Amino acid sequence: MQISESKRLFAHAKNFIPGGVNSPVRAFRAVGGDPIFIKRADGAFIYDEDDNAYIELINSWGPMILGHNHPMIREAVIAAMDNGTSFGAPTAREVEIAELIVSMVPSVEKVRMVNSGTEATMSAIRVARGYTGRDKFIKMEGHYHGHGDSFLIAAGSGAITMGHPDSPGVTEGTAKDTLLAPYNDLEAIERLVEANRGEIAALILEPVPGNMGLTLPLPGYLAGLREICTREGIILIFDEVMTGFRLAKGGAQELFGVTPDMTTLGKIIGGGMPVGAYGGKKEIMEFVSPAGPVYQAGTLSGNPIAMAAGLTMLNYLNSHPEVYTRLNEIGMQIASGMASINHRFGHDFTINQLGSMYSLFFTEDAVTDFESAKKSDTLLFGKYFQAMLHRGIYLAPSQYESLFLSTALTDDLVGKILQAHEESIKEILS
Ligand SMILES: Cc1ncc(COP(=O)(O)O)c(C=O)c1O
Ligand SMILES: N[C@H](C=O)CCC(=O)O
Repeated sequence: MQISESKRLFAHAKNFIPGGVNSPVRAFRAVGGDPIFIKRADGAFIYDEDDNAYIELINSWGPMILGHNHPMIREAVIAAMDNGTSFGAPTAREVEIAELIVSMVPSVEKVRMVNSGTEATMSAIRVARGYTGRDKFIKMEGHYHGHGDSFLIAAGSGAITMGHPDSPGVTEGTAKDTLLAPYNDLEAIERLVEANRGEIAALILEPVPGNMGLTLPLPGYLAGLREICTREGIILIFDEVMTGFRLAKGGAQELFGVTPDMTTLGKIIGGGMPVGAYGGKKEIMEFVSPAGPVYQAGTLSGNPIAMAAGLTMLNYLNSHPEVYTRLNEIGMQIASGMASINHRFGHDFTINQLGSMYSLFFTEDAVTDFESAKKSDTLLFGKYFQAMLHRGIYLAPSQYESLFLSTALTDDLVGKILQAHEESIKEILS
């Protein structure tokens, strides 16, 4: 595989952009080699500047659940653009998408649109603090909620990948209000609550975390959190930026039957455009300005082009439940196919999979939290990543990420992914 144009662009980019990229994980630092620069994407494939084609297993970190450049989304965007690109004023489409989100996501009775997942989580915490009059919140080790200061403590995703789970630049004053707990450990939450009784505004978590590699909630864990939060007057926030509209049309909360007080959304909600949202119970969301005193605003929030893409995507998912059946099928085919290949090579590496999200960890121990995720052999992961890339499969360039499948993957492409997996495993273990 020849990537000379990508290499040239990356070298040039480093003169003008920190690290040559606009988001750290893209730089391939954790897996070695230079990042590929993408020229275009269509269906299940992306194409780089050297015209190599790759089967997509990242899908823009989640949003492209129907595959790239879907004609329905493209047409909606083009039609919206005929009327102008931004108004900074209310539109009918914003009301339509809000009503649709409320009908799809169990916890959401009112919703505010923003421009990214980061904005959604920062705003949700501010609202929870305003509503409860408390300052502290609980965050799980290895979970990622975007790059807001108070979340960059034991953060997953690019923060752990780059070795900065606690980012410089976050003041001690900010950090002291973020209480850390291991995921999947209810007793640890009870201890934190006991030690900070009456001071905790919120507990935020990825219900099914993808940012330390995919990790699943143990039976009863989410329901246990719900019980503790209700008992203690703590706002339970599910960060469903990854899982919303992906694990089910109503997200992880629908799948697990546990309803939080607030939910943050992103990725799929914008159909590939920069959109986030936060919502929840009416009485909490009524605290948001101008209905209430908690300030949050955005020049481009509810952007008409982004709303057109998002509305088209959500309407489709809402009316096509077979999408989730098919995604579950593909997810299980890939995970079970990989498991039997690994077994044949004498290694029962852990594969966590749920619906269209999965991660392969290079450890045979169960991965249920940040500590166990860190047991994975990341050097071996880097070799695997490169071996797959050279066989035309584009994975997330970090162990601490989930992969995202799309409906554009045919059975034939699943076969190609498994064949590449088999060759790659053979190569890296030999
Ligand atoms: C669970 C979760 N929350 C929040 C974010 C932040 O979203 P964004 O990158 O759109 O700011 C991400 C992804 O980056 C995420 O995976
Ligand atoms: N894990 C992150 C979001 O889900 C990866 C995207 C990024 O930070 O660039």
